[in-house]
Amino acid sequence: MTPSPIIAPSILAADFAHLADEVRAIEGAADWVHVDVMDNHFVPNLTIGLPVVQSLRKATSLPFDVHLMITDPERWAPGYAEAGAYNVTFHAEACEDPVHLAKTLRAAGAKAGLAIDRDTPVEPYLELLPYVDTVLIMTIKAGFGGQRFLPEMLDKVRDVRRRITAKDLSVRLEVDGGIAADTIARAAEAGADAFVAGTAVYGAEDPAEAIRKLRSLAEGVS
Ligand SMILES: O=C(CO)[C@H](O)[C@H](O)COP(=O)(O)O
Ligand SMILES: [Fe+2]
Repeated sequence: MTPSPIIAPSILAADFAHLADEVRAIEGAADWVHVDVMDNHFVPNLTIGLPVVQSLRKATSLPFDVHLMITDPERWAPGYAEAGAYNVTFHAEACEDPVHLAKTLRAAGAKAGLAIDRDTPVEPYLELLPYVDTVLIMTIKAGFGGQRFLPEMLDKVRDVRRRITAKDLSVRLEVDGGIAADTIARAAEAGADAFVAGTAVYGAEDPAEAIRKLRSLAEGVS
């Protein structure tokens, strides 16, 4: 039995000139706000960093789910925890000692998340699950919003769910990339219980209504 779904709209698809308003538009409907931090090094794209997160933190009470697509997360991730992020996720591919960084993030008051990109197998990381709070499985190649959902990534979701269940862990299993009305149920069926949606929420005429729809589709599976 998986916990009730978390819907985390990504502000990557929002209007960056009006971020505070865009986040307020989903208050009451969303569970978390997903914040994609990209450094044009780990991924070939550049978005926002710590000063924006610090300012935005004052604009809303929604929990921040920070997704760091950056090299050297050991250097930068603790700052996001200190800025009040609820969950800070770093990439397995970018981190030499994920257990150590997860401990640092927890000591700084945040949940710790481990992200697995499209081309990375999940198997070597299954033994780390007891040390993290969130596992984020990319259902696209990290770097850009608006890409097509890759159903073949769901095998990784199933593998992680199986391990969470077998070890009775309280780890959130998040999917990120191409999550929309026509894909969310498949991800939920595979065992995901947290869903990032950028284009499907901020590309909709009514973002709050789009979130409600996504939630009911995910709930319909559990
Ligand atoms: O991490 C990401 C990209 O690397 C984003 O969170 C993701 O792309 C969400 O956007 P969309 O729902 O449009 O795919
Ligand atoms: Fe993301």
